[in-house]
Amino acid sequence: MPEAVQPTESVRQAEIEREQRHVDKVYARLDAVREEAERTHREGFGIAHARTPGSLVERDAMVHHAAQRLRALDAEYEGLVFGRLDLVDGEVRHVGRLGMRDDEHQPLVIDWRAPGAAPFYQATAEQPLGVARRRVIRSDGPKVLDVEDDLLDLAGAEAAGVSVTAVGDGALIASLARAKSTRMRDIVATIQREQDEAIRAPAGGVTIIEGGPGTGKTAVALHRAAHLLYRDRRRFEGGGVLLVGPSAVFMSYVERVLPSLGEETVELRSLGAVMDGVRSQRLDPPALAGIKGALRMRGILRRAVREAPTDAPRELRVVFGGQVLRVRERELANVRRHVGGRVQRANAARQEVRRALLDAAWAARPQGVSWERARFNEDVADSDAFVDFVPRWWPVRTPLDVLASLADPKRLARVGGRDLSPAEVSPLARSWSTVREDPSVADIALLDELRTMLGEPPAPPRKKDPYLLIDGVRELTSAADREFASRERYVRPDNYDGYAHVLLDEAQDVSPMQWRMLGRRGQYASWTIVGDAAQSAWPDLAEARAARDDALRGKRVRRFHLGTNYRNPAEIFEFAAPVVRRAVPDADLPVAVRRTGAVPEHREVTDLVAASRAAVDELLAAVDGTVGVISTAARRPEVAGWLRPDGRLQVVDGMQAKGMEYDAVLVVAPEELAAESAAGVRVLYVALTRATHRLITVGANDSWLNG
Ligand SMILES: Nc1ncnc2c1ncn2[C@@H]1O[C@H](COP(=O)(O)OP(=O)(O)OP(=O)(O)O)[C@@H](O)[C@H]1O
Repeated sequence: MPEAVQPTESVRQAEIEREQRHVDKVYARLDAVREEAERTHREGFGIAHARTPGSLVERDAMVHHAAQRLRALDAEYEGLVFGRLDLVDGEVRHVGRLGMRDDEHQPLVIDWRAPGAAPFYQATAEQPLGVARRRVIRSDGPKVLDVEDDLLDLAGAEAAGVSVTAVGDGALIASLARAKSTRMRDIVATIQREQDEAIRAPAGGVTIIEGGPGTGKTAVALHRAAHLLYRDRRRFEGGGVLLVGPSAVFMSYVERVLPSLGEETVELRSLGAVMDGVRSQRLDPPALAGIKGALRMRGILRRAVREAPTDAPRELRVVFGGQVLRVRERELANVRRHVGGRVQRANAARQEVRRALLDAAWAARPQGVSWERARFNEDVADSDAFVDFVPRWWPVRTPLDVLASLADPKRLARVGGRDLSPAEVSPLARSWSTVREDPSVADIALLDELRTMLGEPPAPPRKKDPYLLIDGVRELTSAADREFASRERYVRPDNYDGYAHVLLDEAQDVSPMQWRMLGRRGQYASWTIVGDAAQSAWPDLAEARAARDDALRGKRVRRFHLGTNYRNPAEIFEFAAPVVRRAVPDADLPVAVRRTGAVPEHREVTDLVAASRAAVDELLAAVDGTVGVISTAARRPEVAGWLRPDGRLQVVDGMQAKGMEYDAVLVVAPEELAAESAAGVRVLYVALTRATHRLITVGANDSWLNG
């Protein structure tokens, strides 16, 4: 970077005041725009007095748009202007969370997603892209606190009359060093070039973003969603954007960092909530999750659908022409096999079933009778015995009915066939004995697979109309109702499969069966897929990759790589990296950019309880923000009992730690995490890379550290 002159304090103050004057103008304009939106909101309600159907529709549209505008303005209030570009031709651009113009339509601030803001993220000293100086403005609400400059083109700056006095020592490092809070940090002002390229990549096809821990993959994924909506709102809002990832992490980013991704534009779901009507956050133990996620489950489920329901009648008995006709168990099994082999969706097979049963009953007629077949069909099909038999023998089943039927180990062993070893049958059957009340995250993908095999059950009764009828006019009771009703237009059908974009975080942990569930929803979509194979908890990476390729159905793939770790200080990452390198020699290891001087410490102890308590006290005293305590899933409840989790102190297991970030981390018994499953070392690596400032590990030995 070109040499900049060190500023004096008065120069810094003068620059802050200069920015304050501009920021004041922007907030004054924001107030005026807000006022305008509020007026529209009020007037929208006024239109209702006319009480014609047309006026009600117009009112809803006005109320909806005004409310949306107000929400966007309120959401982006904090740090509205965060950057400034001085171009070599003398032009000045302020960059912010939304675009705003003054009364004369001159830009006061441009949206960070607009093409004009791209140089703010992409310009470097080697390629200044016409930028003399880039400035990051740090504020608290409308008050400017500080500015940080990068001088990118000294000669250009001199030519443009820009002061060559650069204030501060670089916005990124300043931002990372400041990070001490319970919140995810806001990166919009310090997005780096490699991240920006992934954020702004074209929308079509599949964009795969890979990078090691802390490289900003989640942050980039969310900013990419915001960018897509900005560039082509109509397409992405219309079709919808589905964002899948660990919901706790997403929620904290979205609520605090990217409020403009309101829930009405983007659907945020965790893997346990992708299917409508059921949801789960409970993870199975790794071995069980491994079986439930594997592709061999498909065959098992298909056979389970074809099995007779547990309480199906064993004989069909009908009367015709004074004769009792019996279709016995074995013939019924043949009918079931025959129909099961022909129909795609079991719940839609009633016609086929009726026909096949009539054929079987006809075949059971005594020899020598000369009945008319058409008459036989009509009479038997209308008989009480037949009408009663069909829905009991071939009932409409829900995915939960079928999965719960596999809680019977004998039935499971039968449908499992060669796809399940005898040792796998009983833990699986046991886990499904409570599936109706408490399905696991892995079960959700199985239920979704069953949903497609069974077909949708008959539609439930229509939703209650949110309007009330007042004087014959559909009316609402409160402003909140009105807003709710106007939002209803954006509600998509259950298990919607027409998303315009699917964005998937922590993709390395998606099982093959989960890829199938996601693939069904994204068949017409473009995709963004974010992950790091070295952090995968999935045992068979090759099968998962093949399932991913299947879900993407040959779409064109574009790849981006992020190589800088912004979360961990170098001391922490240097401690964690060798652990994973032994298990995954080609792990994608990023470079950590920050040093704090605090070296992580492993304590070999015999009294785990006392050592954990002491370490937690130390960490709580050392940092202002959150402390995460990470152990195996089996040990987590016990560890929570030793400590007193509260807002600042969280106790999680290795899988729950995915994507999370804490100021300080204590890993309890890392040797147990490493041994917990086939992918244990990779999960331990996740645990060791969650801290922004301090890391301590306590355990019985250091086998995991020294291989
Ligand atoms: N350009 C940036 N400027 C400032 N902070 C950044 C930047 N990029 C990332 N960060 C911060 O680094 C941390 C890690 O980011 P994020 O959680 O998105 O990484 P990740 O790659 O998803 O991590 P992991 O794979 O370990 O879960 C976050 O606190 C984020 O705000």
